[in-house]
This record gives sequence, C-alpha cells and structure tokens, in this order.
Amino acid sequence: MGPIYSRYPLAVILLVTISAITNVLSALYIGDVIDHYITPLLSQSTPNFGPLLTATAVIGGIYFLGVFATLYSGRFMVKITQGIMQTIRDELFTHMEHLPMAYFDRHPRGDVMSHYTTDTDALREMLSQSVIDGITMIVTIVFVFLSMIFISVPLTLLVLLTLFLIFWLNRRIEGVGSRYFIKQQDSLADIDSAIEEMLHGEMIIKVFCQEEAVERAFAKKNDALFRQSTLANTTGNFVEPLIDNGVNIQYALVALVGGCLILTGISPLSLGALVAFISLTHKFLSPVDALGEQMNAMVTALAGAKRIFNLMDVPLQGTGGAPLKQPVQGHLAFKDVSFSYIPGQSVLSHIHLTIEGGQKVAIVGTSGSGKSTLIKLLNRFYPVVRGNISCDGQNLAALQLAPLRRSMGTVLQDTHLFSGTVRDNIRYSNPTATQTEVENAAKLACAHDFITRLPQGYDTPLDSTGLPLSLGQRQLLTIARALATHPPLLVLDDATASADTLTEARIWDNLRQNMAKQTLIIIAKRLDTIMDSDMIYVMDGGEIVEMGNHGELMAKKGLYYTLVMKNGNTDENPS
Ligand SMILES: Nc1ncnc2c1ncn2[C@@H]1O[C@H](COP(=O)(O)OP(=O)(O)OP(=O)(O)O)[C@@H](O)[C@H]1O
Repeated sequence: MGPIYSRYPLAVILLVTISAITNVLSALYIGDVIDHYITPLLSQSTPNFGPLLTATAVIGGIYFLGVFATLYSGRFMVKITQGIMQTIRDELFTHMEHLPMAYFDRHPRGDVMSHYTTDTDALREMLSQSVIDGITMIVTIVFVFLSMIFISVPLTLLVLLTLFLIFWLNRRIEGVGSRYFIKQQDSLADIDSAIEEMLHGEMIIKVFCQEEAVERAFAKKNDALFRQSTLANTTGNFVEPLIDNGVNIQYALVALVGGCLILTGISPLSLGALVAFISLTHKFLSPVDALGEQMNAMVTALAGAKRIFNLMDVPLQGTGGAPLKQPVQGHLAFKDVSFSYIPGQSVLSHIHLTIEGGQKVAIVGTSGSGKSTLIKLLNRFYPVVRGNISCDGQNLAALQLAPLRRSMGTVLQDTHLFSGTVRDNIRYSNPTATQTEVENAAKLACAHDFITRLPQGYDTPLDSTGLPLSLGQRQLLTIARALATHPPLLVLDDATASADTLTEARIWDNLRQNMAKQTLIIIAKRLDTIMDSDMIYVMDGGEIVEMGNHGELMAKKGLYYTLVMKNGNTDENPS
C-alpha cells in the first residue's frame, strides 16, 4: 500500500475531527461569554473589558485552529482523491485491455470512453468534496449532539424530531433522483458515442452528404440528454430549498420553545445557554444542509461508480493455460468448428480444415462467408461455440494466450497504426528488434523503398490514423509489423488488397522464398496471388464448400471456377 492510502486518510480524519471539535467549542464558548463575561458587564458601573478581551482572544485561537485543520484536511484530501483516480484509471485500462472482443461488439467506443471521462469525473467530484463533508458530518454530529444534550434534553428532542422529518422527505426525493441520474449518465455516454462515431466517419458522412441526417440523429440524442438532465437536476434542486426552509423553521421553533423554557422556568436554561444551543442547532444542521448541496454530485457520482463497477465486473478473457510446445511446427486443425457472434445466428458451421506445418494455404470465398472469422478464432478473440481448433495437436482453448498469439504473425484487414515513428510501428510486435531486423521485415513487405523515400525515413512520425502514409503504404507497414517477430505461422487477411498488383506479386514472391518452412494462411480476394497455394479452401455461407489445389478446383467448375472466371472478384456471390 502506498503512502496515499495509509498516511493521508488518518491525517484527514484527525484534522477533520479537530475542525469539528473547534467548531463545537466555539459555539459553547459563546454561551459562556454571554453568561460570564457580557452579562456581568451590564451590572458594572465601570465596566472592566479585560476578561472579555481575553475570552475573545481564546475564541479567536479556537477559530484559527479550526481554519488550519480545515485547510490541511482539504489539501490532503486532494492527494487522496487524485491517488484514487489514478488507480481507478489504471485498473480500468488494464481491465479493458483484457476484456473479450465480444464486449466491444456490444459497447460502442464512445460508451467505453465515457467511463474514463464523465464517470470518473463525477467520482472525482464526489471524493474531493463529499467525503470530507461526510467525515465532518459524522464527527460534528457526535460532538454537537453530546453538547446539545448537556445543555437541554427537551430542546435536543425537538431538534431530533424536526430533523427526522427533513431526512424522511430527503430520502424519498433522493430515491426518485437517483433513477434519473443513472439515466442521465447513460444519455451522456450515448452522446459521447455519437460524437466519437461521427469523428471517425467524418469523411464518409461528407462523401454521402449525410451531414443533416447525422445532425438530426445527434439532436435526438441531445434531446434525450436534455430531458434526463432536466429531470435529474430538477429533483436534485428540489432537495436544497426543502432542507433550507425546514432548517429555518427549526431555528424558529428552538428559539420559541427555548424562550418559553426560560420564561416559565420549566427547564433551567440561561440566556447564554439558549444562544449556544441555537448556534449548536445550526452546526448540527449544516452537515445535513451540506449533504443536500452535495446530493447532485453524490448521486451522479454513484451512478458513475456503478457504471465503472459494472465494467470492472465484466469477466476477463482467461490468458493462462498450457505452454505452447516449442518449436512451433505450425500444424493447425479445425475439427467440426461452429461459431456465432450472436447466439442463434450461425456464422461458421461444421468447419473441418487441416493445415500441415509449412504449408501455404489460401482461403477464398464470397463476402461475409466467414473467412475473417476463422482468423479471429485462431487468435482466440472469441471462443468457439462447438468443436475445437488445435495447434501442433494442442487444443487452442487450453493454451496460454500470449505465446499463441505471438507465434501467429497476424495481419488483419484493419490497417491500424499507432502514433509514433515508422520504426516504432514495425517494432510494435517485437520491441527488441534491431534496425537490421526492422529493415529486413520492411524489405520482405516491400515497404523499405517507400520508407527510405520519406523525408525522415524510418524516423518519420505517423499519427494515430497512419497519416501521412497512403492506405496501401499503411498496409505494407502492417505486414512488416507482423514479420518483425519472425513468426512460425503467418496469417494474412486480405493484407495486400490496397497494394498495387506489382507490389502484391513481389510480396508473395518474397514470402515464398523467405518463409519456406513457415505455415502461411492467406485470405485473398485477388485470386491470381494464391493460385499456386498448396491447398485452397473455398467458403460460402459459413461453410467450406470446396477444397483442393488450383488445378483440381478449376476442373470442378464450381464456385472457385466462377470466382476465377469473374476475374478474381469475389465480392459478388455469383450464385
Ligand atoms: N463482430 C461481429 N458481430 C456480429 N456479426 C459479425 C461480426 N463480425 C462479423 N460478423 C458477421 O459474420 C459473418 C462473417 O463475417 P467475416 O468477416 O468472417 O466474413 P468474410 O468472409 O471475412 O467477409 P469479407 O470477405 O467481406 O471480409 C458476416 O455475416 C458478418 O456480418
């Protein structure tokens, strides 16, 4: 445990206690000053102000101590709050990194982002303010209550009764408010998602002139946020005046009943004691008042905390298991594998597929037939619903995840690059790769030539969208990134689709010459690049409908034949 979590909370509790006690003492002392210093002065012919001045100095000292304690408790609380926020952000991020892919399918990016922004912000506000108020409230209530009983039991009972009524009303409204605040947080997350999506798709929106439609959709979400926020804050704002007025009525009641007690002599009470009691009543109620003021922040923060805890409760993907046998031979087998992203909507059914170590295998087929899904299952982004996949005879599901993924250099259709230099991006898969290894990977991927033509070569900085590189250049870089680890298995999902045909042909030549022993799985739409594969699997509608080498498949005159005849354009289902 770091110092923030062990030392500062104790200091805060101590300082807040000092602050609360000085607060009570000053109220009690005022009663004493009235009874023992001011009242005697009224009957003196030559008033002696000396004792009164001394008493005032004592009160000043008590106040000063209270102010000092309050200031420092706030200062320490800032450190605690920021420490907690840092931990929450760290833990959220670590948790998010290990969430299964299915979580991101169901939750838009903006929604996930809002856990780091609106939710944690609400929590920070509560921690920085409401926690101090909470501790102050408890300590103050204890000390004030004891002092009030000491002064007058009947008046204390009166305060408790009226307080109970205020609390009861407060709780009823709070219950309704909390529901609205959760809805408000959800609407905020919705807005975040919409903005995020709009920013990502800005160019597409403009190309299709969808600005107005996007604006309308945003306005609808904004309307929903307006409604939820108005409801939530109206309920919150209702509480404060209610408590304020309740409190004022309570003062008047205490003064009235206290005055009666003095005048009738039913309960012995001095004027100074009544003034002190009224002052204590105020101190007793101000924590409740503060609670009313903090209610909006607290309910919002609790809603935020709930969303954070919900995310933290999502089970993580298991990463442990048996070690992958080394050296990896690259023998892969799919045995009767079925899969669906959404229960009941089959994407792959009864896939049987065997790839020998060192084989060059192509998977082709119609759009949406499930080719990329096979790659995702190989990377264990999703668990198979039925059947099993093995690597060198070991069940994939029972293997340690990281070594498995490292053994598979995977190039996804997504050409995402990270902000950093070209070298950083190639090294992303293998941070210890030397400059020679980086260059070799780039040469194999036909990226070296264009990189050296860049003004800063391998040191050229890229932004998170991969600019200033073209889409084709980005794709070559993603291939180099996968090759930098010298993977025993290389999996390319339409990895050269954006490269020109000459470059594409050179890449395949390079891979064939330099990766003779490695297993190669290629998903391709341009069929001329995969014709000399050892084995070609043809997919349609989530099934493998044909398999064989190019010659065998052409002789069949089936789907593969049709795809080749249509100039390798597999985007359209010819059937
Ligand atoms: N994350 C997902 N959630 C739900 N359905 C999905 C998801 N990803 C893909 N699908 C669906 O699974 C099916 C197979 O998709 P997949 O991407 O594997 O096809 P593909 O053969 O690689 O297509 P393409 O050649 O167009 O890239 C499609 O019907 C697709 O809509």
